[in-house]
Amino acid sequence: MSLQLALTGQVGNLAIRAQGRLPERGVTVLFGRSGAGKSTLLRMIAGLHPCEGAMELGGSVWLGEGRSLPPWQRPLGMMFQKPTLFSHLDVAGNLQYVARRRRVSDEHVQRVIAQTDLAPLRQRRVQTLSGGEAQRVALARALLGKPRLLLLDEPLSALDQTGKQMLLELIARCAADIPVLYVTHDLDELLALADQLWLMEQGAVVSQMPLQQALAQLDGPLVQRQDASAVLSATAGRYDPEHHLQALQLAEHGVWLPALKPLTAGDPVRIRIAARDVSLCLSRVTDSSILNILPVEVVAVRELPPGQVMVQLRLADQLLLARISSRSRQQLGLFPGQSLYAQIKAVALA
Ligand SMILES: Nc1ncnc2c1ncn2[C@@H]1O[C@H](COP(=O)(O)OP(=O)(O)OP(=O)(O)O)[C@@H](O)[C@H]1O
Repeated sequence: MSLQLALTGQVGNLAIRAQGRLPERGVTVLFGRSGAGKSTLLRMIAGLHPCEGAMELGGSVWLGEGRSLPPWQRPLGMMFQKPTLFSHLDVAGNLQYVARRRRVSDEHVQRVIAQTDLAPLRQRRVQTLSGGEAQRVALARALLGKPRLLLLDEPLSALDQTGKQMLLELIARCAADIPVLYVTHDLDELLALADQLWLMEQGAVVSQMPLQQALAQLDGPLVQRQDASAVLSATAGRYDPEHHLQALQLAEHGVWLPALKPLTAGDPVRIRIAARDVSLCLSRVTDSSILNILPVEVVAVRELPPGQVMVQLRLADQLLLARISSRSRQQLGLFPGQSLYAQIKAVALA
């Protein structure tokens, strides 16, 4: 079931415009600078900010035909930067309160508790929860209403790395069933989570495309950044417990990355490889410390003044990026179609 919308609105001096269709499932990241209007658009979709236009989900009209469905009748779940939980209730109490209002079965409540790994925290008072745990309660609360759409507004921005990682995995699992629209200006979150990218600039959604397509545009905003990265799909392979290294299979090639515990062999893994962590070599070097050496083909080269270039490389059917100096480009004599080797330090993939 996908959300279709064509909306206009106003916040302060900023005109908000968005038109598009969310995919039926998966994470669409609404990405843009601070102040671009992302939160306002999310609130417009939720019915919490006035707007005009049309919006429907799976044939049910939320806005248009002379009516606007009130927020509480829209089958969606929301999560914000900071969870708003009832501090006088424990975790179970917070969830039961919502379950009673939503008239959902106890069986459904238990399912959501299991889904969000909250069973051990049931009796905890909410003031004693870490930021990540509190956000898990907020996610569980959003899921209790059996939403057909999740709207998440920077839900990870106040969390530490461990809290972030757990929530990212939970959100990705939710997105296997329902569409998730996720607001952030954080590139790490975009690259970790997005299937689709909606780019917002000065109040307007200016482009909508799969993440991989956005990362393949050498003149696009994601590739122009200092922290430009490629995102590749791999499969977990064997674990080397002696050196705490995890092998991943990338097409027919192996890649090592540091890991404290093994991944389940065969599981899909998304890896981010920063362009600045990739170096290029005309022949396969055998006497260096670099663990990951991959045969690649140059697709395109783009100048990044002053003095640098971005090289787009094909690795089997995926794309990798390397940011190198213009002098290195000259020394290697790079040209499209050229075969060479990309070197990536394992520790850069931590
Ligand atoms: N109630 C309001 N009255 C006037 N201006 C507002 C109001 N709420 C937000 N704005 C302004 O509207 C613009 C868009 O705000 P919004 O919160 O939607 O942006 P955002 O892209 O989500 O930003 P951030 O990433 O920083 O959260 C900002 O310039 C903000 O200051």
